[in-house]
Amino acid sequence: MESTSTPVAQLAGAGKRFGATRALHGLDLALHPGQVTALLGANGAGKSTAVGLLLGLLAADAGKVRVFGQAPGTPTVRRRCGAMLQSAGIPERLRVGELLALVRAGYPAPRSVADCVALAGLDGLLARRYGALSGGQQRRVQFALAICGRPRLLCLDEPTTGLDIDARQRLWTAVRELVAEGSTVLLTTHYLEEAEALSDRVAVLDDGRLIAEGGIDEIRARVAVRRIRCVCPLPAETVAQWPGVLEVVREGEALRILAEPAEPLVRRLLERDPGLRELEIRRAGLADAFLALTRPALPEAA
Ligand SMILES: Nc1ncnc2c1ncn2[C@@H]1O[C@H](COP(=O)(O)OP(=O)(O)OP(=O)(O)O)[C@@H](O)[C@H]1O
Repeated sequence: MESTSTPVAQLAGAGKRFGATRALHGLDLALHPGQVTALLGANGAGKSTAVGLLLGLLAADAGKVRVFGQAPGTPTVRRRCGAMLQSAGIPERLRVGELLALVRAGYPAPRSVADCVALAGLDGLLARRYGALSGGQQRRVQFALAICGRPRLLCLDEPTTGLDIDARQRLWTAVRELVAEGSTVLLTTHYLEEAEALSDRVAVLDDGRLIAEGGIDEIRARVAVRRIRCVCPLPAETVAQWPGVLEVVREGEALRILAEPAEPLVRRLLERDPGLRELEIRRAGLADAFLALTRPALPEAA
């Protein structure tokens, strides 16, 4: 979904250095109202730095950062933002109910405690001390604190790391509800199925640079990686040596191959094995596309 609306938040040519490390190089990124944008990238690619700039926790040393048309991090802007960060810095001695009360008090029209409990899955946890909770329970509390102020902009930095399957699904449902209410979400994640399930747009960072940005289908379409399956007796080790082949797995009679692009490989397979059967070629998923975008260039396929 391309958006022509005024962005809720925008990084324009944003740069950030930490000493000799250039964490971000001239990043352009716009978050549009009511959309979920997934910011993807390997460890150290610059995702949390981008989130830090948007929240005003870090100052850009090049370019411009605007949130609701203003400088980030001012009290007015903060009252419209919620965030779940990797390092939470939450006082461990406080009880969950006390934490919620404190954070809700900072917002003009906070969500009810009952709503927060339901959305974040905090049943039975309000009277517990934060420091005594399990890692997954603490993540759920962090999510509740991020959403309790009905933020118009919600930044979720790897929100489901450490959550069990049930809690992850619940968080996805909650994010969808918030978006339906009109929130704009920036999500960083290493789980590409999460980006696929939740986001409208994807931005891929590599070493501090934006290397791809667009709707999920656009990103998938941008890479020529294909998943190929066929019944064929050729040894997987032989096929693995061919140009353009990224991965080969034998499954009984079948070979499962990841290749970019597919056509030269299929021609070669048919030349070597005219009896090849049950040929299937599927387009890449987001995970395949992400790997193709971020890996070093391959030799040209023959
Ligand atoms: N406070 C800091 N001091 C020094 N270097 C930093 C600091 N914060 C980030 N960096 C460096 O900036 C680069 C980008 O880091 P960032 O945390 O933004 O990456 P990331 O994409 O969020 O990674 P991850 O997936 O591991 O969370 C890395 O090289 C990191 O080491």
